[in-house]
Parts: sequence; structure tokens; C-alpha cells
Amino acid sequence: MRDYAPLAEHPTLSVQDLRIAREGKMLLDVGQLTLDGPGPTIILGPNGAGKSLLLRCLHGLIAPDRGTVCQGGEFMSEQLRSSQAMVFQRPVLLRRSVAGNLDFVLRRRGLAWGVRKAACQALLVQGGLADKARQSARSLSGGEAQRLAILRALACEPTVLFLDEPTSALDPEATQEIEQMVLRASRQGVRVVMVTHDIGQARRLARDVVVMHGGRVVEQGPAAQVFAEPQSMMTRRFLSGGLMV
Ligand SMILES: Nc1ncnc2c1ncn2[C@@H]1O[C@H](COP(=O)(O)OP(=O)(O)OP(=O)(O)O)[C@@H](O)[C@H]1O
Repeated sequence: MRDYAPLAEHPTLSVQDLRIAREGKMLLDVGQLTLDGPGPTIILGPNGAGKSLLLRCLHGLIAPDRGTVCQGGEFMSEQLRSSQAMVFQRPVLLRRSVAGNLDFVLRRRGLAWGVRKAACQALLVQGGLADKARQSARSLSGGEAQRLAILRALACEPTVLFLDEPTSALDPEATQEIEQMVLRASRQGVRVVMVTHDIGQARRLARDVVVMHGGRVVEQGPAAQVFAEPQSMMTRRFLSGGLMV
């Protein structure tokens, strides 16, 4: 059984003239950005660079002051938005069992009991949580909780999966498990767009990279190229661990 079946393989995401300003300060200013490779796309940059704002705009959680977001060549709509999923730094889980958290999402999709049961079991196995199905989601460890949050996102059969620093609070082993889930989703056709501070993680996961600084995209390209020959001074400084002020 396929774990989930995206509607389209790696749908293209693009933004045009995206701007957000608050109290006279430009927080996000992205003229043109297209994500059309297979991904995963990793958004890198220092604190306050605008990474989360860009991710939230792409997912429609924040309305920009101006500019547009398109998916698969269509302007963002509620229907397209509902085909996307997002995972945050701190897992958002319901006060239910582990299986109950997954069933909640599967039930919302209108799936029959037998289909839900099979899908839930497949997801639990995929996330290494089969033996914790009846346990309260609130009692999971940080790594397990984040795995469940990702499984919940995948239970929506998303076309696009946004992840905002999902491993920043996790140890290396838990991080590795999350990275495997992310790569697997990407291989199965989900467009993965992930924010991280961790350059090592970006090197492990990224097919392409977007580097941000001061609300702008300072560099974008294939990961191998950006890491080997960064074009922007900001990227070079960031990759070398220099302070970016
Ligand atoms: N709702 C808001 N109102 C005012 N300013 C905001 C708002 N949301 C974000 N900002 C500001 O926009 C800038 C970019 O924030 P953002 O969270 O996107 O940065 P980031 O690159 O994700 O940083 P970090 O890595 O620290 O999470 C920051 O200066 C932040 O304070």
C-alpha cells in the first residue's frame, strides 16, 4: 500500500512581488521566487531573516501586504491551501491517543472506518509509533511527538509539506528519524519546503536552497552549487559560520 497519494508530483510554487511591512519596516520583500525542482527545498538564513514569514505566506497563514503566491500555475485558493500541510517547531497535537490524532485527520477526509484503520496502521508503522498507538499523544517524547505531527500532516495526503525548524529541539537520533521521514515524503512526490538554521541538515536534505537575509532572498539554487560556490557574500558568511548583522 502506498502511504499516501499526492494529487500532483512536486507541484511548482511561485511568488511574485511579495511584501510585508510593519510600522514602516520592510520585513519581507521577495520579488520573484520559483520552487520547481523535485526538492526538498531548504530555506536558510540567520534569525529574523524572514524565513518563517515566507513559509507562512506560502501556506496562506499570513496575508502579504501585496504580491501573489501560485501553486501549479494557479493563484492560491482555499482548495489549494487545503492540499498543503505545515509542521511547526513545537508539535501541535490533540489531547487524544497517538492513533486518535491520526484518525481525527483521516475522519475529516471522510474515509470509511476500515480504510481509516488501515491508513492509520500504515502511518504508525512508517513513523515507528505502532507500539504507542494507544498512548496519550501528550506523553510522547519530543522526537516521537514531532514524528506524530509529521504523520498527521501526511495523513492529509498533502501536495506540499512546509516544515518550520522541526528538529531544532531534538537530539541527533530524533533528528535523523525526522530527516528520513522528510526525505521519504519528498521521494513520494510531496513538495517539501523546510526552514532550518542547521547548515549540516541543509547539506543532508536539500536539493535546492533559498538563502534569506533582511527579508530578501539573497541566493537561490541547487544545493550542491550553492554550498560549493556561494555567489552572495551573505551566503558565504552564513555558511562559514560568520556573524550576520
Ligand atoms: N506579526 C509580526 N509583526 C511584526 N513583526 C513581525 C511579525 N512577524 C514577524 N515579524 C518580524 O519579521 C522579521 C522576520 O521574522 P521571521 O520570524 O520570519 O524570521 P526568521 O528568519 O524565521 O527568524 P528565526 O530564525 O529567528 O525564527 C523579524 O524581525 C520579526 O520580528
